[in-house]
Amino acid sequence: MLKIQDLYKSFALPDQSRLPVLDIPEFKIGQGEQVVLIGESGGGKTTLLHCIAGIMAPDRGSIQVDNIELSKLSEAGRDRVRAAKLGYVFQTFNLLSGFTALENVRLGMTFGSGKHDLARATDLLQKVGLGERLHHKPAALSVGQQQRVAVARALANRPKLLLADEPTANIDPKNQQVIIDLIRACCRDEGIALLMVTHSLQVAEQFERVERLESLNKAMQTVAANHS
Ligand SMILES: Nc1ncnc2c1ncn2[C@@H]1O[C@H](COP(=O)(O)OP(=O)(O)OP(=O)(O)O)[C@@H](O)[C@H]1O
Repeated sequence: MLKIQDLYKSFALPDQSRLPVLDIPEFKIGQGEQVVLIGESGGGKTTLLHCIAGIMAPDRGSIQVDNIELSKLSEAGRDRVRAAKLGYVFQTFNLLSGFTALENVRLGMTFGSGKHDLARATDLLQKVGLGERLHHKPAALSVGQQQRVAVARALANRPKLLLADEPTANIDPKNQQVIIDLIRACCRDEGIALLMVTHSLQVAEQFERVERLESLNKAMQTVAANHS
C-alpha cells in the first residue's frame, strides 16, 4: 500500500545551511495494516506524513502510494492522488466553520454531489455517533464531536491509507479512547491502512506495530551521534 525508499528531506536554515529531517532507507505499510508512529518532538513525524500525503515534496527518494510513484507527478497530480487515495485527520480538525457536519463530510468526497454520496456521508456520521448532529455547524459541536466529523470526512472518499497526526492531542482524556477506537474500527471495517502519530504510550501500546521514527531515520541517528 505504502512503499518508501531512500527518502530524504531537509529544510533551509537562515544561515543557508540545511537541516536534515528525514533520511529513511525503507518504510512500508501493507494493505489494511495499522501502524503507530512515535518519536521525539521535532523529530520529523509531521514532515513524513506531509511527504506521504504529497503536501510537501522530499529532496529525493521514492514514495509509492497504491503503486503510484509520487515523485513522478506534478503538484496537481499529487493533489489528485491525495484526494483519491488518502485521508488525513489533523490535530486541529480543520473543519470549515460555515458548513454543517454533513456538508463537511461531503466536501471530503472527490466527486461529491449525488444521492449516493449523501447516503455515505450520513452513514459515516451515524457510524461515528453523530446521526443526530448532521446539520450542526462545528461551533455547535463539542471538541470530541468535531474530531469525529473530521474522522468521517477523512474516510468519506474510501481512501486506501488514513494518515492521522496526533488525532487526540486536543481531546479530553475521556474522549481520546473513543476517537482512537473509532478510527481503528472504521479502518478495519473498510480495509483501510492506518498510519497514526501519537505521543501517548497508552495509545501506542494498543497497536501491534509500533515504529519509532528515530529507528527508521538515519537523519535522527546522525543528529544524536553528533550530540553524544
Ligand atoms: N517549513 C519548515 N521550514 C523549516 N523547518 C521546518 C519546517 N517544517 C518543519 N521544520 C523543522 O523540521 C523538524 C521536524 O518537524 P516536524 O513538525 O515534522 O516534527 P514532529 O516530529 O512532527 O514534531 P512534534 O511531535 O512536536 O509535532 C523540526 O525541527 C521543525 O522545526
